Amino acid sequence: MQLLDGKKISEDIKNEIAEVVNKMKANGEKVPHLAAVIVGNDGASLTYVGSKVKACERVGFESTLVKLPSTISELELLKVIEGLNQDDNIDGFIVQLPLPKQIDDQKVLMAIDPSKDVDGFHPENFGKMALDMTTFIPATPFGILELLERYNVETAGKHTVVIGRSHIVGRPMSILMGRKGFPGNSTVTLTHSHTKNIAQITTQADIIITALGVPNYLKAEMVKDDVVVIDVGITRVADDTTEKGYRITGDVDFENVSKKASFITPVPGGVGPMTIAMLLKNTLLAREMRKTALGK
Ligand SMILES: Nc1nc(=O)c2c([nH]1)NC[C@@H]1CN(c3ccc(C(=O)N[C@@H](CCC(=O)O)C(=O)O)cc3)C=[N+]21
Repeated sequence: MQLLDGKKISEDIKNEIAEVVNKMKANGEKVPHLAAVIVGNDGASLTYVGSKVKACERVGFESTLVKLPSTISELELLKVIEGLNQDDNIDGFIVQLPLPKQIDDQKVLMAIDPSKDVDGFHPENFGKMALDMTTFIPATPFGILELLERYNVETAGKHTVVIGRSHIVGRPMSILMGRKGFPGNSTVTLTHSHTKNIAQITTQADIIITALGVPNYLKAEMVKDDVVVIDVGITRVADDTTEKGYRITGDVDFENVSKKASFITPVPGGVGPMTIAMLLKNTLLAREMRKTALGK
């Protein structure tokens, strides 16, 4: 069994990005600037956004955190987004999900200028992704592709089973694994809450990507020998024995599934850190595209 070490690979990627940024600085060029909008005080969301800001500092990007109260109206949030769209200093921004219930996610994502949509959630970018055009690939799926690529995991002709059809992970992942090229050329099955007899499908899988948020969902009996397992789940489980009072658990019964797997991602230290590294990569791409478009 080989661990797909997202922590290590994400560090490699951040070092590569930092090198590019150093060259930009040496040439007197503008460095990439990422903004993150967070609405409300959800603990996990604050942790992720905090990691994103820290990662920006680490690679030499500029970053701006826009903190808004959970009571904000949809119209006010749309105004903030318009401000970021118009701000020539900002190369890319994200609006952290989930949003409070008075706000329509789709309206918000549609309001983001596609050229600044480093999350890749705008329908224009999602469409480009599905049509193999150059665009921002959502950071979590992008991170999974990067892990498969850097560990040279064979995907062509393999049966990939994706569990979960979220717009952020499962749906794009199912498209990306079936695209031409590497990593891709896979035969994909997208499963979800209405799927019948899921174990019959997962035991046929060469590659399983779980994005459910249900701790210990994928058991050893549900996989075949030498399976490749990508665990996107991250659930906080209360644990008094830890300093923070909780620990992070994935969707996979790691202890038992890892005994059968050829490659497997740990949680934490797998897909999560890759997500952040790929957001930085998208922000670098956004800066390079803006430089071409604006001439500065
Ligand atoms: N617009 C938007 N874009 C996102 O990309 C987005 C989002 N909203 N909302 C929430 C999810 C979740 N997400 C994570 C990022 C990093 C870790 C991460 O680094 N996890 C660490 C553990 C972190 C911890 O201790 O909690 C690990 O797996 O090793 C996890 C989850 C991005 N998301």
